[in-house]
Amino acid sequence: MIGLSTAAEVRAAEVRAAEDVLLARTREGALMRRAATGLATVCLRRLGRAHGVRVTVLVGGGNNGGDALFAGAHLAARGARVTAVLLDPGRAHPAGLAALRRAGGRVTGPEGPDGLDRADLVLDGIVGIGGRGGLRPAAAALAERAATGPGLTVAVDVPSGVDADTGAVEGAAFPVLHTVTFGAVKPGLVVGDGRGYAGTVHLVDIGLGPHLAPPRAHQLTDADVAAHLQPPEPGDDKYSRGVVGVVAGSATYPGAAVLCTGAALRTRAGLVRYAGTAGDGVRAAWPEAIVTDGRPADAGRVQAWVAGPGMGTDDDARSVLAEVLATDLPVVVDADALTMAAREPALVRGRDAPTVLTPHDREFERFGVPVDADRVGSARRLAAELGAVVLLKGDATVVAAPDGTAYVNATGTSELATAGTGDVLAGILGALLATGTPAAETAAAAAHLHGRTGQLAAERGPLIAGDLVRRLPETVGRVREPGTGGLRDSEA
Ligand SMILES: NC(=O)C1=CN([C@@H]2O[C@H](COP(=O)(O)OP(=O)(O)OC[C@H]3O[C@@H](n4cnc5c(N)ncnc54)[C@H](O)[C@@H]3O)[C@@H](O)[C@H]2O)[C@@H](O)CC1
Ligand SMILES: [K+]
Repeated sequence: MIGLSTAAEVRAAEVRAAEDVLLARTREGALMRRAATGLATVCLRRLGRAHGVRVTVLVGGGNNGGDALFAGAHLAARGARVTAVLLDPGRAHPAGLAALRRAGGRVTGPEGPDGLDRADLVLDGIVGIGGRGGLRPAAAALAERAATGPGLTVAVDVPSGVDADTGAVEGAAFPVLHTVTFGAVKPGLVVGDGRGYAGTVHLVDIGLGPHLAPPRAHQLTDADVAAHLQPPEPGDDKYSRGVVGVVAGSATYPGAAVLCTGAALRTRAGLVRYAGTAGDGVRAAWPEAIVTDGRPADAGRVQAWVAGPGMGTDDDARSVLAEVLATDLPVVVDADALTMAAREPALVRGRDAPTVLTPHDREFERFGVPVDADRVGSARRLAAELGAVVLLKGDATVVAAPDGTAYVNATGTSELATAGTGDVLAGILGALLATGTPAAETAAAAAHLHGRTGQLAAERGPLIAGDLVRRLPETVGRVREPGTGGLRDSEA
């Protein structure tokens, strides 16, 4: 599990690490030196060489600029032609500046160098976790020139202009190909608009680990998700592996029921029971499922329900949903069930058993307040208000529990933006919940597996939802293979 730490949490850890300095366990300036060395190492690995490489370092007036200057000094010492552009010359990090000069680097004022758009590498050390709002005009102009040039762009800690905590981008920001972040991954690098600005995220360990508070937000790795996908053991039978109940689809629209039931079957369910008016379609597609044309109570015993995809929102649908929500079982509330729950939140609010709501932005808004630029915060608010787990779909799907624990999914792909993929996610989620694991982490595991399946299916070209169902067993197999990571192309 990868912890996502806010700027305040990182700063608090830095203070505790500084106390270590006083106790002489860590040398003063060690954190910045470790950060700069890690940053230079990632750059060198990407460039493949240093000698003669043209490097421009954009330097703000804080420690982020300090990191960039020390990294520039490393590169200059290895023969790179480094120019530092000081956006706030009076406040540039003195020791960093001295190191750069000693290593043979050049320094210019904020007007910038002539060759910015010809640089092989541009380091964005304008602002890091101390940044507020969009970039000021001078920095914004330089960032724009650098971003349009052919060179490699690397953000120091955080792409400047991106809110490290939320991923919100409130004005100009610097979109980069790589972000080298220090001590802990910040949420804003992996969620919301910030995700698109950060490119590939590399985590450099600077020794903050022992000082960091336990994070409230996480990213799951394949290894974490594998724990939810263990193969059956010798003593297992179809009941002990989890029995999922599905209420979805209708006689006119059986597709949602077929996809949802198929996804549950293909994920890991010992048994899937279907109750509803799309029974003929489900029987034809999945002879393995047990189908009733009656109500949920007629389906037999289940361990978790999935309610909503294609079920409609009329009085009959409402009474079926109410019946499922009145049980003491985990329930996934998806699609049409979300519309009904938004009309009547009391259906969800009073439950003791876990409820997982799976809205996209428009469905979320029906609960009263739209999703804002802080997607994790938005999901946390609704989760707390309803006492339910909220899985907010997006490029990077967010899961929040009522106590504020959150997860950001690392495996999303835009290929999943096609009809029926949500029905598949609901089925996967039902199958995993039926084993009784904690709801929020289970929802995050479902989003992870769904995304991985999308990535796998998209390798062969544009995907449709049925491809996900077909590729699920193979994805489960791959996720169970050890040694697979969570961050996009992480070098953590
Ligand atoms: N906290 C830590 O543990 C460590 C921090 N380090 C570095 O230090 C950084 C934090 O340093 P600081 O606290 O000095 O803060 P920053 O360097 O992130 O930013 C502060 C400076 O940016 C200016 N600024 C704020 N918003 C701006 C905007 N929108 N446009 C232009 N300028 C803006 C401020 O006026 C101030 O001069 C981290 O991101 C990281 O790079 C590292 O050296 C390693 C250790
Ligand atoms: K930066």
